[in-house]
Amino acid sequence: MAVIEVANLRKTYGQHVAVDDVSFTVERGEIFGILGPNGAGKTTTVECVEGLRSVDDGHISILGVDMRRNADEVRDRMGVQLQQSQLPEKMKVREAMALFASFYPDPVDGDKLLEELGLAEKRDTAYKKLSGGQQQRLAIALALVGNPEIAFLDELTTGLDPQARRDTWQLIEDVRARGVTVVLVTHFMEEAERLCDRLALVDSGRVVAVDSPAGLVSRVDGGGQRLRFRPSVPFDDGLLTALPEVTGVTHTASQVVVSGTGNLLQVVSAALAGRNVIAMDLRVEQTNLEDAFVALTGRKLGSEN
Ligand SMILES: Nc1ncnc2c1ncn2[C@@H]1O[C@H](COP(=O)(O)OP(=O)(O)OP(=O)(O)O)[C@@H](O)[C@H]1O
Repeated sequence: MAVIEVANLRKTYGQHVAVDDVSFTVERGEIFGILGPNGAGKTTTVECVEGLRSVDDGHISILGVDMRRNADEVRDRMGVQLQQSQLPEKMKVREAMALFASFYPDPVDGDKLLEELGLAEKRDTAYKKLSGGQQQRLAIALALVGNPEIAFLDELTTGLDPQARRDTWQLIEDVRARGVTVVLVTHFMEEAERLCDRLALVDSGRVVAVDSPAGLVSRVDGGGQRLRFRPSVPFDDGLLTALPEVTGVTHTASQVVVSGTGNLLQVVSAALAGRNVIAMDLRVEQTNLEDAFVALTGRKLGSEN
């Protein structure tokens, strides 16, 4: 069952079209990602969906409620992550939790939640004294303290070190395990690939595709692998393109890149060996979301628009 339905959403800032005809649905219990480069319109999209921004056009419903008319009817059932700088620096963790709990009719036990998020010992610590990872965990706690059915998490792991990022991913999976639907905004391909059941790829205010990570990857060359190597001697591409497993052969300055599926490594190695070509510095790469994004938009996920 869809808990969020967005149809033909449009949002402009003056002359600038930040979100242009965006449509997607989010099913109950899934982690739904909104993935795109900086400035793609991800935050604007979720803030419109959350009812925090006015909308120029389109339809948004959450849990069956028309957000452009009756947003107040569902606010209690949504948890929205506060942007980092929005908490007063001197506010203590337990004070922030009590404040946020007071907004909701049926909050969860805040102390228990802090314990689950590994923040119990920080109850009396001021916000500004928390580490980046602890601030992010508090942001998750505040988004969940109201016992929401849907949690919106925006760029939750930006600025965290790799270990803190992985810990946060585990927390998000735990949130979903409680039955909460999660909408996750991110520009990290790896994060989306690891966490999301389905995701919308967003570029320049438009949704370019909505699918599971595997579904998006399979759109690129059948979702196969790539071999990258330096040949010891030149060879004719026909040697490899004749193989049924090979879908493409390209050359960079010193490297050959072979795309394909199935037992690519074995068949290519055998074909090269048959002509006494040694594949030096051989690397096997799996097609990933970055490749899907490049294939769909013609540019890299990491680049600014
Ligand atoms: N309040 C605003 N006034 C004017 N323009 C804005 C405003 N907020 C965002 N924009 C512009 O709208 C576009 C989309 O911004 P948005 O923050 O939604 O993108 P994003 O994908 O979330 O990017 P980021 O990952 O950098 O936050 C950008 O070009 C941005 O500069």
